[in-house]
Amino acid sequence: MAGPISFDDLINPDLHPEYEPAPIFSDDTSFIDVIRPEDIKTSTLQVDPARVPVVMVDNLHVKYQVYSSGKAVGNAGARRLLQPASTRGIRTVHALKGISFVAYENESIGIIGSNGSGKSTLLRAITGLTPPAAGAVYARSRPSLLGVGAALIPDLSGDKNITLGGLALGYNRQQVEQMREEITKFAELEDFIDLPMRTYSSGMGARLKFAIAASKQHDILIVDEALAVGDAKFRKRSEAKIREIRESAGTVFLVSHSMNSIKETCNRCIWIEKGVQKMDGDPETVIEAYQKHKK
Ligand SMILES: Nc1ncnc2c1ncn2[C@@H]1O[C@H](COP(=O)(O)OP(=O)(O)OP(=O)(O)O)[C@@H](O)[C@H]1O
Repeated sequence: MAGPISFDDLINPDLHPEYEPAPIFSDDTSFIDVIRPEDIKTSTLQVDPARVPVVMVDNLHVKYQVYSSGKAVGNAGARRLLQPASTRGIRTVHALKGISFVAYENESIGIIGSNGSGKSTLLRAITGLTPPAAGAVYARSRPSLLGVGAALIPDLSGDKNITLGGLALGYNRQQVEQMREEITKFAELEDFIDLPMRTYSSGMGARLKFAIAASKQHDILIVDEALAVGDAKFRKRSEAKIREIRESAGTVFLVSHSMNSIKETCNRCIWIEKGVQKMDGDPETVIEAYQKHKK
């Protein structure tokens, strides 16, 4: 019967089901061709006909339901569920309240805002991990969340995790072999690659995750604070890598609390506050307004 779990058993694509946002149906730049005609009635999006849209976020609302106790809905006992909702203490957190924008090719968009303003929620919705309560997200291809963290296993060596991460990104074994050395070198882990990942410092682990994820040519890349990890030298190199991805026709979204990272990596910035879109424009202007607001 079932023997010990082998390395191959761990690589089961069914364990990582991926949801895809509604596709943009054509690369054509006209508005009619990129949004389904039935959506136009409710859409307020303005698409620049001279540019190629890659992601469109249309009046996006996201809500979470939590018990006042802090437990996620769904974990409670049946007795509690039999009580009417009003006495159960279920609270709805309206995390995003009508976010709309069109992201184009070659854009690198920084998302900024105070703690709890909805930045990670926006990225999760763009990736398809969190469904919209209202509105929609359209994307030209499946957005990839930088970070293959979920696919990696701390008890395995860095080397084996490169295989795991590479396969999770959709490479075959032969392609992983070709990339192995480069990933190890980029992560600066040549001397540690045979050790279990759990023995790595948090910076070393983060470098490995970044190196694996950045090895793939992404069309739409989503980075959540990845640049905040690692030391200054690695941060510089990861910023350069993000610029490289952007230049090769991809679109990058970056959430960061580091305004310097945003200024160095992004050519557009969206500021969200308490789930509301406050500003969308060039990073210098938006960051200045945000910093004024924080004072
Ligand atoms: N899984 C969840 N269940 C319930 N509420 C959630 C969940 N995730 C986020 N929230 C709530 O949604 C709001 C937005 O959270 P989010 O993590 O998107 O903010 P953020 O801007 O990324 O914050 P930070 O800068 O602190 O990382 C917050 O009020 C948060 O408490």
